[in-house]
Amino acid sequence: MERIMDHLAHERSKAQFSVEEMKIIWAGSLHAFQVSDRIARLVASDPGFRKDNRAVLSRKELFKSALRKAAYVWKRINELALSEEEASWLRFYVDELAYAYIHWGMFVPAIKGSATEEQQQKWLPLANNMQIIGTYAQTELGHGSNVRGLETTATFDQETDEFIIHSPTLTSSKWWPGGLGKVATHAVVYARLITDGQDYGVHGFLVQIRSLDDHFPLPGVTVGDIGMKFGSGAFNSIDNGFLRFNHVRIPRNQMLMKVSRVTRQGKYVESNVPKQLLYGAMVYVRQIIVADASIALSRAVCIATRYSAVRRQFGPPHEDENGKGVETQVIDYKTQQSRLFPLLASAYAFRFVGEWLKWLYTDLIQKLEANDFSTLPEAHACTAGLKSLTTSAAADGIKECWKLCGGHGYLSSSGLPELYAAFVPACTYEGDNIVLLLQVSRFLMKTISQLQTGKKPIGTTAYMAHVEHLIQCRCTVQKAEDWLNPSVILEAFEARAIRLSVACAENLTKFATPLQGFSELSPDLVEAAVAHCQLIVVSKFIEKLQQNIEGNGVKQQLETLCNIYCLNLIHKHLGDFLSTGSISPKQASLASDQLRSRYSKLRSNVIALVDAFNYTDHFLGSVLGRYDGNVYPKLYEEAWKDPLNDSIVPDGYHEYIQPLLKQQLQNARL
Ligand SMILES: CC/C=C\C/C=C\C/C=C\C/C=C\C=C\C(=O)SCCNC(=O)CCNC(=O)[C@H](O)C(C)(C)COP(=O)(O)OP(=O)(O)OC[C@H]1O[C@@H](n2cnc3c(N)ncnc32)[C@H](O)[C@@H]1OP(=O)(O)O
Ligand SMILES: Cc1cc2nc3c(=O)[nH]c(=O)nc-3n(C[C@H](O)[C@H](O)[C@H](O)COP(=O)(O)OP(=O)(O)OC[C@H]3O[C@@H](n4cnc5c(N)ncnc54)[C@H](O)[C@@H]3O)c2cc1C
Repeated sequence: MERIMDHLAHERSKAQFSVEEMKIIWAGSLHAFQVSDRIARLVASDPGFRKDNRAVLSRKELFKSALRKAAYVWKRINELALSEEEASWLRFYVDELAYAYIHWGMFVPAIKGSATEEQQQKWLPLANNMQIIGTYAQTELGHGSNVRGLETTATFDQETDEFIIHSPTLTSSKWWPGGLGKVATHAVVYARLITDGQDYGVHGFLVQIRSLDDHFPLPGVTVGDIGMKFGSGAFNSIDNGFLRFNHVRIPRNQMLMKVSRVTRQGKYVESNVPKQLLYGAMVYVRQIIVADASIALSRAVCIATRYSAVRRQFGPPHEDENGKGVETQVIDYKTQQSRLFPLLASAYAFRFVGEWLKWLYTDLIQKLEANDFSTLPEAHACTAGLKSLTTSAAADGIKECWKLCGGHGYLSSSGLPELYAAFVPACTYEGDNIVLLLQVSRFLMKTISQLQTGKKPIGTTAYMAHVEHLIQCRCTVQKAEDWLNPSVILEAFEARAIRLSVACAENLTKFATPLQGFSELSPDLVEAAVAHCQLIVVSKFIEKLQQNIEGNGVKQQLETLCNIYCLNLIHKHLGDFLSTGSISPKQASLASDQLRSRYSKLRSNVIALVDAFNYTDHFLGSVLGRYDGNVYPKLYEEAWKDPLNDSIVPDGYHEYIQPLLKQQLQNARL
């Protein structure tokens, strides 16, 4: 037991940088670090937030436990008079999916984004005080991705000054909204607006669905839970629901009217803001999900890294720091490093791009408030593309981390199966990842076509202004060290991205219609979008390194992580880089040499780099990822806690095992 604890202490002593300073870089600022650290400890020390029994709870118990915790969170927020920032950290560290995620994450933002000032004044205080609980009811049984295809109708009745909300078909049933099945009292419902016999497409409406007195569904409302989802624990603590309307009436002023409105006379009036603002809540949440991806991936990486330093298999016996013969730590296998270290680098890369995306979103909101809509298309493309890129990589990365932990990774007590099950739907919700990449490629094709008209590309597409240079340039790498030059890396990624996009744009002209071309070339368009999004992540990591980074050795570690992130992408997408001529086969081989050397450089720092995430054992929820590395005794202890071990002879022995054994005995006697 002692020896395992020694392993991590020894690992920590090898770090070549200040972990405390890195914690601040990871958190984003000293203030963010201090607040999140304080709230993380508060949650970890409160038995009311215990979560280690989640995997063995039945669906009903799990759901009730999530309700209890959500109510307790609200109680603590009020008792401690927490600020909005502290409250959101508290919800985050409690780490239990419940209706509150959708209420705060989507219902409230949808009202803020799509309701008029007057409507906000009426509804936000109720929502902010949790006097009403809301959900975001967009997706239907028949349509999720194709929002324009939604079927629920909201027909204006001029006589009564009301909208009639109706589900005309089975496929128009709302399906999936979180918190809807059993909890929400209200919903922002997306429905086709019909007035004067004309269909004006999908708009948002605020609809009460349950009584505030007895919680029964209101007349005309049919609502329930859609059933168990993948994995134990995970998303089963939340009531994703279905919802059907049978001519439910709501007052006209419950249409969210910032983007357009219907007058008392039933006239449809558009405002001066773009209709895409109706989708504003999705832009907001996608930006949050990018930050979420770095957190989910970093949790898994923290577990796999600590465990890989504790776990020993094979190898010529080494002498440990006490002079005793020991086997090889699995983290010292080059294959383990080549699977794990790029994930560690990705966690940092996603953290920084998430930070930048948050800035982009804040900037967008300020511009929108000043009636400047010019950056909306780019913000949509960036949030959609980065949501797709980071969630796909994080979901794959979590799965890889579980395999990196061998058999023990498959145990619930490793924390990895539940983390995977809880995170993998992020590849689907808030937009299927492929559908979102196709949005990015549409934006890229538009940007390329505008180059010919002399329009200067801005922001993340600014590199496209140098199209002629990037199409012709040759990578200058001659030796492995040249790959450490950020401008060399950047140019290789820019060349690959623009060459893939330009090839798509040229190929599109060969089809009879753009629609046909888009459909036929969609796999290529997706690759071009991925290349563009990876370039954004790479460039934001490089920009981060150009900032004033304080702390002993911190910048050097980040440089190594950035090198690993970029060189590993080159290695994984070599086909793209070679086929576009962005680098040569010889340069590819030098990139691999440099990547190997970066792994060796990082090795002694990896435990400290995951410590810098500052995750408590409570939040990690993993026996394998414990801070003290005391894995084996705790695994044994956890095994004893399984309900099957409550009795020595299992339930069912007398009915099913004993008769069998006895029968065999009789047969043998015969
Ligand atoms: C609560 C969360 C907090 C933290 C997360 C933590 C835990 C998570 C817990 C639970 C999960 C939470 C909630 C999940 C919620 C949901 O899933 S809600 C449902 C989300 N649904 C989608 O994302 C649907 C995806 N589909 C679409 O976005 C669109 O319909 C489409 C694919 C864009 C449609 O394409 P279409 O070709 O039909 O385009 P149009 O509708 O005609 O659009 C025209 C132009 O508008 C541009 N556009 C599209 N979307 C946006 C946008 N959001 N913002 C700005 N602009 C947009 C589009 O590009 C077109 O532009 P053009 O090319 O210039 O014409
Ligand atoms: C856990 C979870 C929580 C959710 N919470 C909510 C919520 O709170 N509120 C809400 O309204 N919704 C919610 N959703 C629904 C979610 O937003 C949708 O499931 C998502 O947008 C994907 O839509 P879909 O299910 O229609 O997938 P589909 O579009 O049917 O996707 C099926 C397949 O078709 C492919 N595909 C679809 N269109 C195209 C295309 N044009 N080109 C190429 N390929 C295509 C996709 O890539 C995918 O492989 C949730 C979903 C999940 C899983």
